[in-house]
Amino acid sequence: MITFEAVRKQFPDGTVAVEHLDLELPTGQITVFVGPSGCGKTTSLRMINRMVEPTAGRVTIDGEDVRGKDPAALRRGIGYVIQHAGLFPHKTVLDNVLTVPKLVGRGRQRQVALELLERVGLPAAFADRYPAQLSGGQQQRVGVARALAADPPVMLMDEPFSAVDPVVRGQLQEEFLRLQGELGKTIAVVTHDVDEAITLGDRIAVFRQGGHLAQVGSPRDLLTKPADDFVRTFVGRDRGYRGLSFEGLDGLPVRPLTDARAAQLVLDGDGRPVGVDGFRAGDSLRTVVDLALTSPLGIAVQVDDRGRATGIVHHHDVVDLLEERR
Ligand SMILES: Nc1ncnc2c1ncn2[C@@H]1O[C@H](COP(=O)(O)OP(=O)(O)OP(=O)(O)O)[C@@H](O)[C@H]1O
Repeated sequence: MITFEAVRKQFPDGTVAVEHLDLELPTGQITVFVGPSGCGKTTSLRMINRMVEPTAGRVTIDGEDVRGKDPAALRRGIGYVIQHAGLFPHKTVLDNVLTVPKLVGRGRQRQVALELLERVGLPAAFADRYPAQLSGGQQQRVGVARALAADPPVMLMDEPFSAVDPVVRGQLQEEFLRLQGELGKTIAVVTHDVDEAITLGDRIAVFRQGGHLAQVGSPRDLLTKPADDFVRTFVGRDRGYRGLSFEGLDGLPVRPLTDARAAQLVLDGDGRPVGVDGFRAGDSLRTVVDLALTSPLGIAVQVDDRGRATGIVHHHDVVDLLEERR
């Protein structure tokens, strides 16, 4: 667990970047720092690995004040990923990744680095290229591989996926979450993008101007119970719709396949719907809303684990359920 206890940071020019920050980053989870530009997210992140020192208060990792640790030793246990990846331009991809294992004197270095590249989705053929020969998304992958190279328990990521287009960003986020599912590291991510915060965060800390923490909670908390107008506005007007991602399907009437509206539904020989995606019992209400409202038939199709149609939901039943829950 990483904790900020009454942390304040005032720079020598008088700027107060962070004001009385109390925050816990649970072990093995992703905590996202989100907020408008200049509200102290990066400064807070950098106080974890002592790139910035607090003016007051303390930052601890597993109960130990980071100021009691040698900065170089501290940083070996903390991976750091920044926007644009921050790769060494004159080193190959492999050497970029190897920079860190060399620091910790790890054996089998080349093999480890190649495995890491593969883990982040880069084939070995990329190992001998230079950063300029990679796309932005590929560079970010190398940055993540480098940060993981020393197998640090803690990762700090500052706008890690901002420099790439939305499609690539979505892929990187998805792959990153899959990787985290295997690795279970304690991760702090800075972003100004609410969607990214909701996608990545187990916990989200919303910062406001002046380095104040406006709210901390799960994505669901922020969407359904914003603490004040600032959070409500920042999280956005479509938060009600986004919040449906966290709502289940209790009370949704599923009608049998004999229903008149199912007449136009085409099923293959195994009973799977053709040309439309189905939803499963454990899916979110948002999935069903999306399917029902975009379907030309005005229905969402429920399927079982093998993808076979088991029932349908009318779009007006979905809308009625939304009304009921308001
Ligand atoms: N070394 C410094 N000296 C003086 N002021 C600084 C310094 N570093 C940051 N600041 C100021 O502290 C405030 C917080 O900066 P910080 O970079 O932490 O914000 P941020 O929320 O990460 O913003 P962004 O999303 O734009 O990166 C800003 O007003 C910034 O100008």
